[in-house]
Amino acid sequence: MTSTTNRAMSRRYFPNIIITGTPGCGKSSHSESLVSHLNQELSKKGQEFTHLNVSDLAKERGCIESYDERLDTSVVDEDKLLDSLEVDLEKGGAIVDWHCCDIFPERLIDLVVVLRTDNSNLYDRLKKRNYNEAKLQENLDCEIMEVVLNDAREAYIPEIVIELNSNSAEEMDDNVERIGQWVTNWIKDHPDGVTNELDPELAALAREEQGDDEEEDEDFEIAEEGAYDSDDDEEEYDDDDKE
Ligand SMILES: Nc1ncnc2c1ncn2[C@@H]1O[C@H](COP(=O)(O)OP(=O)(O)OP(=O)(O)O)[C@@H](O)[C@H]1O
Repeated sequence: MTSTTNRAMSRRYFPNIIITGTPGCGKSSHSESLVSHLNQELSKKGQEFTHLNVSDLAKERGCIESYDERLDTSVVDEDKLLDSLEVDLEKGGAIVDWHCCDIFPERLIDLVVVLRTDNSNLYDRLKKRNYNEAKLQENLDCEIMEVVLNDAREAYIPEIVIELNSNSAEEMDDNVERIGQWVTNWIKDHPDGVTNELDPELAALAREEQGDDEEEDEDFEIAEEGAYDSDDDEEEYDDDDKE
């Protein structure tokens, strides 16, 4: 069987969920609690939900490309990271924990949860981590400007992006319960799983667009040739210019 055939048959039977938000909003706490809740409730046929802490995985898998001294943070090679994480996402049941959400292909993501925290709470949490002033301010600004929420809304269809408050332990418990219920419904609604491939209609559309682009390129070449032939016009212009 060719690898193309394998890919064409690739399906996931558990959904992939991104838990995102400004650093300190509670992504790791939510992800750990959610994975343990889901695995107690739903673990079956040897498949489990897995917490993918992307910052840790980027280091473990050699995907750090540089270091930002001012913000005291590592800069990730996103292409390399994505290549590595695609394998995990194709299995399904990934709870992806990262402050960036827009690098993952839509075809592999079923739900994006953006956690939101009031600035006074966030300030206290980040202060406890001894963040330097630049890093602290950058993160607080990011939360006020809703940077992560806007990135999520730009990258994914609105139906799969939800915003949840993460200010207290009670809110976290409610969120985990709510996401757990969503997962149960998703599994019921998708008894045959979902494809990891691009939707066939979208794939056909993409192929059509690619064909159009190639035709346009040809037209463009022809037009360019035409332009190249019209030396006279150029000279006329030059002459006019001189006058
Ligand atoms: N809903 C919440 N209520 C109260 N405390 C919380 C809540 N969520 C997180 N915390 C606390 O805030 C701190 C930061 O949480 P956590 O590490 O989960 O955030 P994070 O978003 O994963 O951060 P980072 O992006 O830096 O990894 C922890 O001390 C955690 O216990």
